[in-house]
Amino acid sequence: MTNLRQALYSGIILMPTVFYLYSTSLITSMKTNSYEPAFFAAILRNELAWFEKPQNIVGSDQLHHSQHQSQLENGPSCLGRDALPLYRWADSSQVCKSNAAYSELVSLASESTSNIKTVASFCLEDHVLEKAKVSLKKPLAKCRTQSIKYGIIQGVSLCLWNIAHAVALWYTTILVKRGQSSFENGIRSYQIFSLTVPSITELWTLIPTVFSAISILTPAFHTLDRQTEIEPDEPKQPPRKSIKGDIEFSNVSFTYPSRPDMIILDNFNLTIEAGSKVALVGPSGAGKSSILALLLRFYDVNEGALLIDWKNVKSYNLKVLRAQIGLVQQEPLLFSFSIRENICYGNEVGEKGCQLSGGQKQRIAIARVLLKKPAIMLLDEATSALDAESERAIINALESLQQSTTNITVAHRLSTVINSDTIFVMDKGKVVEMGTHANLVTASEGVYSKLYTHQSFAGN
Ligand SMILES: Nc1ncnc2c1ncn2[C@@H]1O[C@H](COP(=O)(O)OP(=O)(O)OP(=O)(O)O)[C@@H](O)[C@H]1O
Repeated sequence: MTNLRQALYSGIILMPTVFYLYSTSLITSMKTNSYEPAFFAAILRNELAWFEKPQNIVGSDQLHHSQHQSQLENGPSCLGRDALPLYRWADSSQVCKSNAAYSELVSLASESTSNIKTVASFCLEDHVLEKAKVSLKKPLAKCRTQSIKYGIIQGVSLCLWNIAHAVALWYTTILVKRGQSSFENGIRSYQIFSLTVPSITELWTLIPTVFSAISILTPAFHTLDRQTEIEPDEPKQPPRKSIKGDIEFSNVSFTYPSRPDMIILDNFNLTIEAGSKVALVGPSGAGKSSILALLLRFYDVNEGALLIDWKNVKSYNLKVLRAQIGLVQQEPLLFSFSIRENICYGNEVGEKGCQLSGGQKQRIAIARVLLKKPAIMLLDEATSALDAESERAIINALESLQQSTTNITVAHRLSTVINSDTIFVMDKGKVVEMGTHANLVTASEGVYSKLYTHQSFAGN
């Protein structure tokens, strides 16, 4: 009879304890779920508010004001920093949601913060928030139900846990009274029970966190484990070996790995002599920038060969090759340091420079590449943000400074390229015309001459 009673008491103590442990872990994961949508909404609303209510900038704190002002003026680049929690949230949201609503929210949030100037200029703040609200509806409703459910569970479990305490203490006193246990042992057992269970509970609550961490880290490890097909340090080569700058595309076919069905270059041939100044012109999507990407070996050709100094690019050590190629793009990325520091950074790239105009950034980017003294200079719409006079001055300077450099200029504005030794006119991944400006404009039915006439007409 005593054994039966002991078993009954043990059950009364153990069952609420197990229930307490179980409900605590459920409540922890529920809390993570319900905070995230609300957190997301708050951040998104905050990001959009900067643009919606510039009059909110108050106070005499100069630094504070200038930060706000710079954010208002420069949008995405500055917001890149301030929107960080949003992206962190986006990462952590991978944890527990296979839910489509979450991925919809993440892309909406990323797009609207990185394109915040566009959102603001079209007065789309309310529209974005409305979209976010609609996407949030499902997860929020789910969380609300969960909150109520787990609130009840938590209340019951805490109540039972306290009952278990009371029963354990009461039963201890009975055992001591009956002489079935000494006072010391009774207190010891009760202490062990009341101290170890909360400790186990603490550990238990870590389990959802551990699972979250695993879910976050798994895709990160997948990314880290990806193997590049282009090995940057192979083959080993003395780092200072310089190249002359002869270039040949021989029967090259190329598709981007992400769009293997779309042929960008098909049996493409092009020869550029070392030290010559050539230009690639033609309609959008003709493949001009893709050619520059292949020269820098951002991608490898699918068929044919790309030769530099009559050697396949694949035979060069990638770092050595890239060290001798200078690239200036249409929208250069700079650091938010001084102009001097930006230029001295040589071949490094940052994300700031947001206090400068597009033309100023381009000039710094050109100076930065010139310091590199490249054997091949790639200018991809590099002077598009400059006025005609500054552009001419820079092109003249480039031509006089870089006598021995192979220059490849991609430009839509034909005035940029009229002095080129050879102009290659591209269309749909092929060279359709080539020659000097003087030759090409005389072919009245030619693509180049039509483009030139159109631009001259538009300029008048
Ligand atoms: N990373 C990429 N992944 C998939 N397709 C791409 C990628 N970059 C460009 N393309 C596609 O390749 C084609 C050629 O693009 P490319 O940028 O080389 O043309 P472009 O002549 O330089 O055009 P633009 O003058 O407008 O800059 C386009 O149809 C474009 O959509």
